[in-house]
Amino acid sequence: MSNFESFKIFALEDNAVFSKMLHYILSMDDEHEVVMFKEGKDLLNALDQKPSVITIDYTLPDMTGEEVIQKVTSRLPGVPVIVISGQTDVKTAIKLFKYGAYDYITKEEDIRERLLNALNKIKTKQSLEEEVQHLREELSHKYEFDKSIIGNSNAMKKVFQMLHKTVDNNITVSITGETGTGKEVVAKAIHYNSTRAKKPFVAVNIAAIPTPLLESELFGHEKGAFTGAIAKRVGKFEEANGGTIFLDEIGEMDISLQAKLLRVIQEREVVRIGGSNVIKLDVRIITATHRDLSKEMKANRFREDLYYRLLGVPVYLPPLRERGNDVILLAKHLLQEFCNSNGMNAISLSAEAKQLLIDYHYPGNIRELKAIIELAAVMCSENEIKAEDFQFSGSSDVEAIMSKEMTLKEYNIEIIQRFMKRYDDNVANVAKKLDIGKVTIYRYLKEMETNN
Ligand SMILES: Nc1ncnc2c1ncn2[C@@H]1O[C@H](COP(=O)(O)OP(=O)(O)OP(=O)(O)O)[C@@H](O)[C@H]1O
Repeated sequence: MSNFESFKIFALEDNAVFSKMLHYILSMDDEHEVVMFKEGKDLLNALDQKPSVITIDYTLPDMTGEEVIQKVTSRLPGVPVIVISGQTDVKTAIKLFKYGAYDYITKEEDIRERLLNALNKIKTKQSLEEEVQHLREELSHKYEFDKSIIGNSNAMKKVFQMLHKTVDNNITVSITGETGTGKEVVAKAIHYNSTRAKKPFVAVNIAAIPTPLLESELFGHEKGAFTGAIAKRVGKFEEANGGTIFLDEIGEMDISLQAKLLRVIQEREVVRIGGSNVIKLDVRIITATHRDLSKEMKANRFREDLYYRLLGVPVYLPPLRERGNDVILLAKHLLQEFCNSNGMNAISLSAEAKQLLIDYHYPGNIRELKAIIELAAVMCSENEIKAEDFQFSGSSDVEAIMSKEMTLKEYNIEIIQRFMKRYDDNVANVAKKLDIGKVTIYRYLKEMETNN
């Protein structure tokens, strides 16, 4: 049962008449379970019953209001204490707030209204906190590695091995892979499986933000820092403090901003544009790019010092065409998700449909597979997707290979390489599909090795 369903109020009041009135006010709401106490020690002895809120009288026979507040807040931190007092002296109120009181209400005519108001605010805050907690738990389950990242191929097993190395520490992670291979999914999974899971995950797509705005987006600015800065802005690094920042498409960052980013990472602090306050940062950085950053570095488009700072644990996400039978696992998963979210009956895939999915080469990777599956789910009849329900926008795998000009031997090597990846390095399967002997495959593989 949540706190909100049984809202237990402990009220400490030694005056018999006032105690009766207080009990009446607090019990006006059926949701409230009210327990009255005459002495401070009785209330302290009952704290293990976990009240949702405590009201105390400032002047008590056996101890002072300060003493009770201190003892309650040290044993039950987070449980709000409302002080009800005959004194209207501001100094007393300030002192009690310092000791941890949540609110201070004087025994005046409008006490009923003020007390119920304070309780309502506490209930709203507590139910919001519960909701946030619940959503966070849901998110962390949603992003459990094997639930969010579907895949069982050898290529993906290597990815999972790397991911498990990133969760118990704060090391920077650099994710590479073609578009649509799941870089953002992986970044979120790392965050929600790490000790930072309860703190923010902030994603910034560098390619989507015009260069002149990017600096203020990342580091923030003070009001009046430049023309158009009409209000203070908290930057993404500050927003992510305590959690993780995901810098997507890092390879698109302008070289001049790269220097500023390097400084922020090295100093672990940020100063908003136009400001002087130094803000300490405790942020884990995950980057992603579809580019080969080492090549960008050699071409002087990416700073060498920043490259090495950001490298951390490199995670390479293989393209979908190299994930073997994962295509079918993913297709079934995406199909089920689509049917569930649209209230449709379960849909299956015919044998020919599965073969077509395996044969296609997915230039747009999983994002493209998702679009293909969703369209087929709408087009199909009798709850089964058949080959003719698919619409592939790119050319076939064979056409893609044939578009290059190579020698026959090079074609053979390319074909064998592709089939090995597609069938998860299973030589027997590849031999069967290509209708050649296993020895021929081993011979080509050996040749590839010596050429590399
Ligand atoms: N292994 C996976 N299991 C399940 N769904 C996945 C997986 N990988 C990617 N997806 C899904 O594929 C889509 C594309 O993934 P995502 O946006 O993470 O790719 P990306 O590599 O970041 O793409 P881009 O480079 O274009 O930003 C999303 O809908 C995501 O949920």
